[in-house]
Amino acid sequence: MRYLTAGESHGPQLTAIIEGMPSNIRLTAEHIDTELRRRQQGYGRGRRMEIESDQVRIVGGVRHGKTTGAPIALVVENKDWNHWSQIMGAEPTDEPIKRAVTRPRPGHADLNGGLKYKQTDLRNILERSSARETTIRVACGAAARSLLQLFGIHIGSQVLRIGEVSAKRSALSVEELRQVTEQSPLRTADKDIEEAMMRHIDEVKAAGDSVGGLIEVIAEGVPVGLGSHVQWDRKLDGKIAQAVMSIQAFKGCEFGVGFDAARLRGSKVHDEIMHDSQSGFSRASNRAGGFEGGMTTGEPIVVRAVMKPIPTLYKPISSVDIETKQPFAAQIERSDSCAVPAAAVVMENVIAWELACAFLDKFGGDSYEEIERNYNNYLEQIRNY
Ligand SMILES: Cc1cc2nc3c(=O)[nH]c(=O)nc-3n(C[C@H](O)[C@H](O)[C@H](O)COP(=O)(O)O)c2cc1C
Ligand SMILES: C=C(O[C@@H]1CC(C(=O)O)=C[C@@H](OP(=O)(O)O)[C@H]1O)C(=O)O
Repeated sequence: MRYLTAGESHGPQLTAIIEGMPSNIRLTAEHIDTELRRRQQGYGRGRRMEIESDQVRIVGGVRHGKTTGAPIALVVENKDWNHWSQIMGAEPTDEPIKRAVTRPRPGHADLNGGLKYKQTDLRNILERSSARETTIRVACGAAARSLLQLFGIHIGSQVLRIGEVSAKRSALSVEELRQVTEQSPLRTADKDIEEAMMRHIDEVKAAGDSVGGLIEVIAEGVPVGLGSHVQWDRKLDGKIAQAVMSIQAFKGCEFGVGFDAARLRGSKVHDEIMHDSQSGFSRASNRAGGFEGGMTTGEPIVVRAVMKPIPTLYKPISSVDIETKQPFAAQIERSDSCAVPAAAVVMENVIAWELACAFLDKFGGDSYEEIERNYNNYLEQIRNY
């Protein structure tokens, strides 16, 4: 399966085409909209989220709530377009560009993109580097989730840190985790720390600054053997890391004990193997976070990732105007002050996409029924191993 997206942050719409989704998978706009709504929530978001109320239009590949096997086309409209249609119009105009953006923000794609694409209006860079694009990626991830759910694969997340405030890691199941975190404005399962996290965001915002955090995503019900050890680009942990690192502002990711593996001894890092005639092979622990040799172990996948603080600051750090070449220090822009809870939903959905692709690589078929047969045969093979 693959997908491509197009569309600018303040353009008319975001668009995606998904190729390779099998037929007979139940897929509705309502299901996708649930994920879009989750992505829009969270404490610390800016005024843009008051303007948008994201809803998908499925304009290809689905009939009467089921996929047909044809490419799936998805559209999410930007409500903010109403305020930007003159500035962002696609048709040529003789009027000079009004309000060209010439002040690159440190930490955003503005300067590198302007230099690389030879753009003197940095809007031509920021419109596409903006995390508005994660809306349509979440829509694609939600479609992938429709497939995963049919095979009992479920994904949840929790926010473990906002700046200086860290939460206790909860060991709840994905279903329980989801119930608890959906009630939390920070998507944390640690109720004791929620208030402190919100206060921290308020303080940082009042100081004209921004803040990042740490997110954990868990996927349960993943069978053993997705991905492969035989070729570098078939290792599924590597593919998930790439997908996670492609989310705007994500700066690192780890599986299981992750970076702690650098200081721990082998006996505290590896997971002992057990066998039982009823349930077959299993592990005494899941320190590997669900991966060995680029393949799933059958244990839950546990991925954590770091989101850096938002680059657009109300009290900015120094930069240089690309037109005047003069330093400047004041740029007031509408912006999020913290988007970690929203990014947790993005992370869930980009991981869902990678899991669905790996699932189809292993059990591939053109229809749900064909995949189900392949999957059940494989489970039989594992039981008899
Ligand atoms: C959900 C989400 C919302 C974001 N909101 C903003 C924002 O309001 N202002 C901003 O400057 N950056 C925001 N970012 C981060 C930038 O898009 C990102 O830092 C930028 O594209 C540069 O990419 P890089 O940080 O990966 O290098 C957001 C990121 C995510 C995931
Ligand atoms: C629009 C979204 O996030 C945007 C991501 C973003 C950025 O620079 O990444 C900048 C802000 O956009 P604006 O400048 O229009 O306020 C955020 O609101 C969204 O998540 O849907």
